[in-house]
Amino acid sequence: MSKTDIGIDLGTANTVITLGKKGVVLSEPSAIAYHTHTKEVLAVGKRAYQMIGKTPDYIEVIRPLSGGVISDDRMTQYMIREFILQVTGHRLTKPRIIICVPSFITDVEKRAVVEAAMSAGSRKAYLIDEPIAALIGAGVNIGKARGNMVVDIGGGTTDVAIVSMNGIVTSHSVRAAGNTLDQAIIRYMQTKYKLLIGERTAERLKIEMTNLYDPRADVTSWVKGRNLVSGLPEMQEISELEIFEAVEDVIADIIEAIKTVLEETPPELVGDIYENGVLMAGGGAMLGGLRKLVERTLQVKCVVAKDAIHCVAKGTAIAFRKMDTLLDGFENIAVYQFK
Ligand SMILES: Nc1ncnc2c1ncn2[C@@H]1O[C@H](COP(=O)(O)OP(=O)(O)OP(=O)(O)O)[C@@H](O)[C@H]1O
Repeated sequence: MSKTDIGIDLGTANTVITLGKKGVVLSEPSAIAYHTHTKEVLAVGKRAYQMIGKTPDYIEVIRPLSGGVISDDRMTQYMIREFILQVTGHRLTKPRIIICVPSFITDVEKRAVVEAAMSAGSRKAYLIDEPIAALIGAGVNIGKARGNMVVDIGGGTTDVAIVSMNGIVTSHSVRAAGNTLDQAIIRYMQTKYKLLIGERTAERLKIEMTNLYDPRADVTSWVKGRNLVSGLPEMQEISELEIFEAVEDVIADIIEAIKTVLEETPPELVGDIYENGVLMAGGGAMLGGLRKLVERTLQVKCVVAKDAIHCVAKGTAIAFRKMDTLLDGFENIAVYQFK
């Protein structure tokens, strides 16, 4: 592994970068702000994210990925280049890059990711399946003939997969994830209180107020928004129980996706999952009470990965070491190579 090797978890909500043996060196929202007339980029990452919902007409903030895949090639390339520049300090490092991609993306979408990496000056780009990266990032040995299950709840998608002998055996992906939860909270506030709240407020409520296991009516928080009838600013008190009501359908879709994968998995491997438990990764894994809810609903042990939001990126860094083993022909880890 070289000190210029770069691992990238290019996510719908966040981009996380690792550099050589240093580990995670950048973790920023996948967002970009640009001038709508001149198309000039004004801010990337955290600075762009802070502008969401607060810009004048001539500035737009976009998220260049949607549902785990690139929706705006040019802006994604720009964003990756900027982030790499931030971590390396200069452009001409010609690093090797591993980027992780959701297990369901098409070859065309893979190519778009690789082109984004190449445009950042990479000398070789490799892609690794996200579930594989999440498991190795959490320190799981996936080389054995043994079933390992991972549920990666990101911003755009929830990816559920069973991995054995370094490869994906069964997988399923749904759009029910962090952003859908935020949108569900926005809709709930509109319907119940005629209160319009912004995306960032909804995300804060989700992070601070979600309790999926034993939500209470007497645990509350105040929310600011605009009353849709009067058009005036308003404060509203909202309880854990109400947040639970707002998000329960989305959570049901996530649990259904886990169930689907368990149903489609060969029985020997399912047996391993009941013994090993399910690893939960991604920012959504930290949703209050989710782990206990999954355990109660599916009667299977669950573990939330340490540093769940960086787990996939850490896996890409570890994959550089595994890749050398791959080249020796000892392992068959699912890394695709592009020159
Ligand atoms: N403590 C928390 N509790 C609940 N949700 C959280 C928490 N912290 C972050 N999140 C949510 O996690 C999501 C981002 O997770 P992550 O960075 O793993 O996604 P991503 O990799 O960008 O997305 P994807 O994998 O879908 O492309 C956001 O929706 C964010 O609101």
